[in-house]
Amino acid sequence: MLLKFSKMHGLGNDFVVVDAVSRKVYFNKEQIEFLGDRNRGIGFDQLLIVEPPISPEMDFRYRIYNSNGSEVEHCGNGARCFAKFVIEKDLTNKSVINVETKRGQIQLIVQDDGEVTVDMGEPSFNPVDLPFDATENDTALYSLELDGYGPVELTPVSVGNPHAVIRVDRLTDELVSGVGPLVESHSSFPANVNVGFMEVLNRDEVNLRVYERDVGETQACGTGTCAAIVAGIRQGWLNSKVTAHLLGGDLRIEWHGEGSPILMTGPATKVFEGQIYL
Ligand SMILES: N[C@H](CCC[C@H](N)C(=O)O)C(=O)O
Repeated sequence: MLLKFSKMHGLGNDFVVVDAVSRKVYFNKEQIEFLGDRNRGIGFDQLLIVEPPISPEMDFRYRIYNSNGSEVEHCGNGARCFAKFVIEKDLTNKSVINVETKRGQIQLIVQDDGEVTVDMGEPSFNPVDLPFDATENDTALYSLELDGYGPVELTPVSVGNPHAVIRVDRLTDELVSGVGPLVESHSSFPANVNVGFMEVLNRDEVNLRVYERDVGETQACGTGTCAAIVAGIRQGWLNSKVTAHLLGGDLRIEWHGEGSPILMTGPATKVFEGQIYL
């Protein structure tokens, strides 16, 4: 099969995007791993598949796979690239696009300046929703015992996909590459977890690095940024509109507390069109 695709990124978090509206496609785990292989395939953090919606009032369905072939619930940077893709491919002429994902419904708003705002839905701090096997009940900060590091305090947040947010005084490579994988695959997270390291600069700005589930550290993580900011707002560390500085650039997050959706705004970039035989 000759597969046509777009190679895109959101602040360096990179994707292969496939149109499964014009022509139905299905990939098995081995094919996804091959496509995601940066030496033998194309290479990506996630594969995004654009499909027709199941419910008629939605515009599209959007499926997301990590480079190890596992399907995941949500991808924030991917959602912005999705919006640019469906417009560029003339799959829609709307600038407000309603999309079904594995976690539920999201809304994409393409701004006049080309940036995309995503209504990411509401977060959940209930450990059951990640899932996270919490030892304490209903506390904002949980302590996890890590071999070689001792207890690490974290906030579990679900943005549809699971996140563990760790506030740090200073971001270092050793912290991200040392603690990241230990938390990502910790037995307290039965479905594993994305791990965000947040350095609060002031009430309106943070530095953030994310060690993503199944992928490792990425240049940026949209859902990870949403998780970190809402955790910081809930802890009283941050205001309701925050700029997050990631390795790949800045994302703007807005959240007005429990019961309200998270709004994420940032860029989406198309790098090239390609085709590959599968
Ligand atoms: N690695 C994540 C999925 C991709 C999230 C990230 N790329 C984003 O922009 O939100 C997970 O396993 O839940």
